[in-house]
Amino acid sequence: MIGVTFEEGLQEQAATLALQLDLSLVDDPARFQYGLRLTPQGLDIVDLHKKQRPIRVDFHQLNEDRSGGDLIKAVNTRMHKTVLDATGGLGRDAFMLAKAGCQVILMEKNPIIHALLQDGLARAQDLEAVQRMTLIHADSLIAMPDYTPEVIYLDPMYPARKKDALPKLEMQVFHALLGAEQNEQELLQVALNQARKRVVVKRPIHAPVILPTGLQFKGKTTRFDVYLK
Ligand SMILES: C[S@@+](CC[C@H](N)C(=O)[O-])C[C@H]1O[C@@H](n2cnc3c(N)ncnc32)[C@H](O)[C@@H]1O
Repeated sequence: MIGVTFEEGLQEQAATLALQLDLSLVDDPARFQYGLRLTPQGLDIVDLHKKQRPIRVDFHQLNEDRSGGDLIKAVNTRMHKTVLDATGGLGRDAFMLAKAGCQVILMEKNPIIHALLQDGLARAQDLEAVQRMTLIHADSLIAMPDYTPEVIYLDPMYPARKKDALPKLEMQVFHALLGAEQNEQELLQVALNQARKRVVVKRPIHAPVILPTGLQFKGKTTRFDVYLK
């Protein structure tokens, strides 16, 4: 379903990457839907059969983005400076929190998404916010109990709906890589044990709460449910 592809001159690094991630090099594109592509500009994911914008982690581009207000309010970054993002993904939310001044630990368990994130962080070390981000390749259900940050942030996968806000390729790839796994209940339970001040959960606006809470920050398509300790 996903194999490693590469641009000219990068065959050796691509072979190493394929070995590390236990993937095959794309020999016959008909056998693969997506390519994890190594380019001189970094790592991205492309659809090998449709023309779509590749998925890549680009913190320089994100640095220009002024959104994230509700996330900042829900975490209360003025008061809280240590955040554990237990569902790292492509690192967008973590970057917004780091840009607001927080030290952010990101945990990501999927090896391919972790590789994209690692590559994005390595290419953006010149950004002050990126210096405040630490990536850990782990299942947070196992690794979270070693940490006691002020805030734990969760953005668990939610079954796709037609109107969801993720760009198309990204949504397809996430669902193809991660399947329909739902671990939000367990994540919230562990997070509530470990966070010292609050847990913040991002949900699609229509989604039911995982646990009741009186504190929510609502946008047009997403909502942040806050659990105070
Ligand atoms: C919806 S995405 C998060 C997107 C992220 N907030 C962003 O801004 O890019 C959810 C991510 O959580 C990861 N994930 C889910 N359960 C996890 C767990 N138990 N430990 C670590 N990562 C997990 C998935 O692999 C996926 O990459």
